[in-house]
Parts: sequence; C-alpha cells; structure tokens
Amino acid sequence: MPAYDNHGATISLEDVRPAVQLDLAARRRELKTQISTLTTRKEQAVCVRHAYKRYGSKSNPNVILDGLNMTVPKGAIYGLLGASGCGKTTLLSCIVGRRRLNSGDIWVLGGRPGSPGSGVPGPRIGYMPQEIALFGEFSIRETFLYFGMIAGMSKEEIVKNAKFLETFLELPDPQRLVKILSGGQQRRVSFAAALIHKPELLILDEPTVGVDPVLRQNIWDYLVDITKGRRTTVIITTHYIDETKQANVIGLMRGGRFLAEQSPAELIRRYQSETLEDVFLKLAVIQNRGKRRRSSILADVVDKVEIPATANPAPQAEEAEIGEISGEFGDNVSMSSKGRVVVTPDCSPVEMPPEEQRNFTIYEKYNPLKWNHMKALVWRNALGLIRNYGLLAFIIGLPMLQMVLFCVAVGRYPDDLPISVINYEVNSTDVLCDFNRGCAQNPETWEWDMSNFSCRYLHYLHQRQSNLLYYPTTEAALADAKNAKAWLIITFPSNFSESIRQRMVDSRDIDNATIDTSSIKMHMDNVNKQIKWMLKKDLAEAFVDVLTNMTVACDLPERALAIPAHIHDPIYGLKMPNMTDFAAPGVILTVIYFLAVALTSGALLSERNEGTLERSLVSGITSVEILFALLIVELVVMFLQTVGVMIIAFLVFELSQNGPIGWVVFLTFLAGICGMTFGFVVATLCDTDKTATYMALGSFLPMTLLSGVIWPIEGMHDILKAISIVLPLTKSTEGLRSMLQKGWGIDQPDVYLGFVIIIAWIFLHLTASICLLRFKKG
Ligand SMILES: Nc1ncnc2c1ncn2[C@@H]1O[C@H](COP(=O)(O)OP(=O)(O)OP(=O)(O)O)[C@@H](O)[C@H]1O
Repeated sequence: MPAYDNHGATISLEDVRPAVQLDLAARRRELKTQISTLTTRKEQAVCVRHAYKRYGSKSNPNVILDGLNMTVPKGAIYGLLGASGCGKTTLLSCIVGRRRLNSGDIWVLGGRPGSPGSGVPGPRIGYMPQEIALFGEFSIRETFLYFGMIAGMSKEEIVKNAKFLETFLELPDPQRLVKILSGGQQRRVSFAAALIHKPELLILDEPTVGVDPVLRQNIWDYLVDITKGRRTTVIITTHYIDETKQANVIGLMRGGRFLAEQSPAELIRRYQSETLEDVFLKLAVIQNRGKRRRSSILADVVDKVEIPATANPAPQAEEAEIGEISGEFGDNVSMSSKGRVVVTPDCSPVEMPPEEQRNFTIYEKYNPLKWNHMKALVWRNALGLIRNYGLLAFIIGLPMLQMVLFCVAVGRYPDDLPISVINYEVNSTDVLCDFNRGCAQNPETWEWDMSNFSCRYLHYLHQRQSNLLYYPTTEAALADAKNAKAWLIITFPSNFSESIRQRMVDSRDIDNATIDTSSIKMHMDNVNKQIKWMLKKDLAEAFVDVLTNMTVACDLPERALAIPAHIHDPIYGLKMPNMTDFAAPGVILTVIYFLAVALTSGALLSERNEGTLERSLVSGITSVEILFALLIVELVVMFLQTVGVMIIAFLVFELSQNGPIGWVVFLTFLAGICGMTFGFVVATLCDTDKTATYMALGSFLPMTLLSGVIWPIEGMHDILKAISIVLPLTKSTEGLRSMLQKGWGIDQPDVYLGFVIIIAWIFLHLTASICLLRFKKG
C-alpha cells in the first residue's frame, strides 16, 4: 500500500525504506535538548511538557498521561492516534483548558490555557467534541449563529461563513432542526460549528465518524487548505489511522505518552512499514519489550512481529530505563512506573523559561459577564424554552395546578364522617327521632322536660355531622367499626333522658348508676388524630347547641346555659380559622422553590450530559455566565409562575390576603430564585440525573417538615427548632403568613427576617456553586 507525504502525494516505500538508517550516535545528537526561548515557545500552536494526569485517588490512580510531551507547530495538521481509552480526549480537554494536569506544562497559542487574556478557552479555539454536543431545538443556522455570537462575530459575518460551510459540507436546509437530522448530518453540523469563527486552533475529536468517504476526503482537503500559510492549526483524533497520512505530524499515543511524534512519511520510512497501522503495531511491540513481566500470549505476538533492526534504536539502547506496562496492545494502557519509552525526535524535552509576565487590566481579569456571551446564552435559553412550548406551558401551569389542588383538597371540613348511633332510649330505626321542639321548661314548676333528650342531641349533632348510621346494638356497630365503616360509635342508654333530668335537678343525691346512664357511651377510632379532634369538637359543640336552643326556645338569655367563657373577635386571622389559610404560605413557597430546583438542575444536567455545556465552555463562555443567563430566563418563567399562583390563591379561591401585594410577590419570587440557585448546587454536585433527583427529593421532605408548613415550629424539639429557623423556607413562610393574614409590612421583624434569610441562602448557593464549578474543573 502506498504511503503519502504531508500534502497527500504518494511516496514509494522503496524510496523510504533503506533511505536513512540513523546510527545511535546520530539519533542521540538529534535528541539533544533544544534551547527554548519565549519566541520559540510562542511559535508552537501547542506545547505540552511532562504532562501527568490521573483520574481516581492518589492511592488508586488511573494514570492517563504519564510524562507526555507534545509539540504542535503552528499551521500543522496534527493527527493524534491511539487506542480507544488511551487518553486522547483527556489530553485534548487539558489543551482546551477544561481539565487541569496534575503536573506538567501546557502552552496553547503562546499562553497557558485558562490564563487571562490567553483566549483559551475562547474564540481562538474551535472545538468539535466526540459527542454531537448541539442543541436539538436549534436549526442548523441558529446553531451557527449561537457559536458565532459567542466568538463575537457580526450576524453578516456568521451568515457568510455559514452559507459556505452549508454548501461545502452538503448540509440540508439550514432551517431544519438539529434534532431531526441524521447522525452523520449532525456530525457535519458539529464540525461546521467548530469552524464557523475561523479559529486559530481547531481541535477535532473524531470528526469523520459516520461521514462517507468522499466527504471525509473533502474534509481533509479543507483542513489542508486552511492550514496553508499557518493560518490555522488542526489537532485531529481519529480511529481511521490511514486517513492521518495527510497530517503533517502524527502523535502515536500509548501508555500515557507518545510512542512517536513525527510526520507520517518519516514514520513509514523509519519503521519500514507499508501502513501507519503497521508502524503503530511495531512501536507498541517495542514498547511492550520493556515489560519485565510479560504474558506468554503477548510474547507470542511480539515474537511474530518483525521489527527493523535499526528502526528505533533509542528504546533498545534504553531498555533498562523502560518501565513496566500494565496492559496489552490496544488496551487502555497505563504506565506503572516511570520508564522512558520513546523520545520524540522533533520535540525533545524543552526547558521552559519562566512564564511570560503580562499585566492584565482588572476588566480583562475579572469581567465575569461578557455582553456577547450573555446575549447568545439568553437567546439560546429563551429559544430552547419557546421551541419546547409544551414543556413551557407545563412549567408555568404546574404551580397553578398544584395551587388549585391544594385549595380544593386541603382545608374543607369533613362534615359527613360515618358515625354509628345506637339509641336504646327510643324504639325507632330512624336516627333522627322526634322530640319536643318548644320550650322544655314547665312554666309553673320551672322544671326541665328532658324526654327524648338523645333525639334532641342527635338533631344538633346531625347539623354538624350528617352521616349518622342506625345500629340496633353496640356489638353490631363495633364489628362494623373494626372494618373501618365508622369513625365513632355513640350509644344512648335506655333511660338516658330521665337520668339526665335527675342529674340536673337532684345532683346532690344522685347515685353512680344514674350518672352512668346519663352519659353517652362513645367508642372512637383514634388512628386519624385530625378526625378525632374534629369529632370531639363536634360532639362538644352539639351539646352547647342543645343548651343554647333550649334557652332560646324558653325566651331565656341565649348564653344563660352556655359555657361561662366568651371568646372575643380574633386579634388576627379569621373567626373560624381554616387550614388552607394556615398552610397556603408554606405551600406557595414550597411549590415555587422546588419546581425551580427541578427545572434548573434538570436544565444544567441535561446540558452537561449532552456535551453542550462542555462545548460552550471551550468556546469561552464561563460557568458564571451560564448560571446568570439561566437565571435571567428562568426569572421570567418564575414571574409568570408567581403571578399564576397568586391569581389562583387570592382571586379564584379567595384565600386571606391583607398584606402589601408587592412584597408578597417579591418574597415568592425570591423563594423561586433561592430554589434555582439550589438547583445550581445540585447540578454542580451531582454527575447524573439520578443522583440529582435523589438529592432534590432528599432535601424536599426535611425542608417541608422543618419549615412549619405541616406542623407548627413551636411544637418541635429545641434542636430542630434552631435548625428550622435558618432554613430558607421557615422564616419566609412565617413572613408571608404574617403579611397575608396579619397585614404586616416589611418593617416587622417577622417579615423582614424572612427576606434576609432567603437572600442569604441565594448568595450562599451561588457562592457554593461557583466554587464547586472551579473546584471540579480538572
Ligand atoms: N472523568 C473521568 N473520571 C474517571 N476516569 C475517566 C474520566 N474521563 C475519562 N476517564 C478514563 O480515562 C481513560 C481515557 O479516556 P479518554 O476519553 O481520554 O480516552 P480516549 O483515548 O479519548 O478514548 P476514545 O478514543 O475511545 O474516545 C478511560 O479509561 C476513561 O475511562
């Protein structure tokens, strides 16, 4: 098979095979350390020295780069080759400034990636990651507009470049959405997005996967064209080793470093091979010869591969220095010791001079939000939501729906609880038996006529609880109650009325038997405490109703027989307070807060998992910009959510609202922002949707329980009380309740503390997420 020189011209193997057989001394001369000056360093597009990168802990490291040196001259096409999992993507992400080396130096376009003013990550780089990493809701043209805007291009410029790329890469109608393109088309759009701003350094991670051979050749021709005159430098990884014959330099990566870094023609010549694959195989075998513990299988493979005697004398000469390799050929190999395998002749270790000192303005250094970045991000976020209008309607409608559900489901008094009635006093299957509705007092003797007192009581109980069920015996009622057919059983003894009368008239001489028969016998299902309390209240109040009505019927003062206590109008709140009013502030804030958590963490995580986040970051966008752009768009969504909830709560269901509505809306809004910023923390802490869901759900219940939404904080344990007070929703719930029910304003401590604590949490969340983002990088 023919080999190619740097420009794609065919080279005969006969030309290269015996051409130059370097002797050891000559090669050593060639490997001599070159003097590196600031100028020579700046001349390289990329210069990596002694790069060491591991994943995992120090005690259990997975070493990916192990003293790797790499030199990419300006204007070169650099083919980065290596087995799957050998660390190509890791190396590239260190070059683009997305990961940090554990040790070693990287210089990209004359600066250190990530340093102020280096432009890396930034518009000087075009990055096409391995994944498609595009926004499915965008059209092809919008994708280009987004990446062009980030690079600071004008719309005209973007459109001009886009038109060229659309034609050149045979892309379909530019108005088509990315999500409906085929895999190959998406890959081409991804490739074009990396090129749109004509970067100085183009980094392509497997750009030709799924691209047909003709187009693949076109892409290579284009890369050759743009690198002419050192306009652009290209680093490309691919699994199609053969296509890299068109590269100027190839770096063969294995075991955390390069087996070789030379031009394809030189590699083919030096290793007297027909293809680059052969070269790679031979180099790998040479590297494996350094293994002290070699498996018999590998020995077999090694022995069968012919290696030219003088192909690469360096490794042989330095066999003693070669370290052990823990994997086989083609594996993800990691070096287990510090051996040297092959030194790259064109790129011998370079002594790096001290880092260039340049003073950057405060604006250059600390400007966290760039106008063009914010514009692109806000536009992208808004467009993403508008395109997904079903989801948008759901996001805005969900809190309203939750509020409707809350108002309908919570707070209605249960007035038809099944109550079994056994009345031995009357011989009737009708629970509502007859009684004297007129004045029950004898006008002469002033004695009360208590006959059928059970019927009188049941009449008033029925007005409070309508579901009274007849039972002939207490035993029958108990049997049914055990099958959950009644909450309460009330039994009237046979001479109940007479005993009551005796108890009222002659309480001094009354015996225990009479006291017993004058009492209603009750059995209650106590499992549901709320229901038990409600029934007890109704039973007591029905009795008060009986007495009140007896006095009224006899023209006595209404409260003559009532409990000798008078409850005045409430200081705050309704005369008949309801659960809905009590719980509404907590529910409103909780709903808005947790929806914001879910929305934000979901948006950020899906962006990260689809690779679009990584891509945006490489193009120069900062994580702070991403957070703020999301904040801006979500604020609009949150405003709509808040207004919707307020309309449902206060206009439709007419919950109490006596406070300053502006502050009420603002506090609700702040709860949403606080939820959003907590969503940032969740997204930065968690790597997957699953862990994020667990974290969000895990925080939901404790927060709800401790915020006094379900149970008054006053009833909690002292330690929990102290924790509860500093939670974001506790004081804000109290503040909102005070505004709504007491009509208090911001000048009241109960109200402004709610604002203060929630604002403090917003800042805490933001700081934590920004710190986490910085800490997690690399
Ligand atoms: N974030 C990470 N945490 C832990 N290990 C990682 C991480 N990213 C990559 N690795 C591991 O590092 C090794 C190198 O991965 P990398 O993606 O750099 O390889 P690659 O050469 O690009 O592979 P491929 O050609 O298949 O894309 C792999 O074993 C991978 O499992």
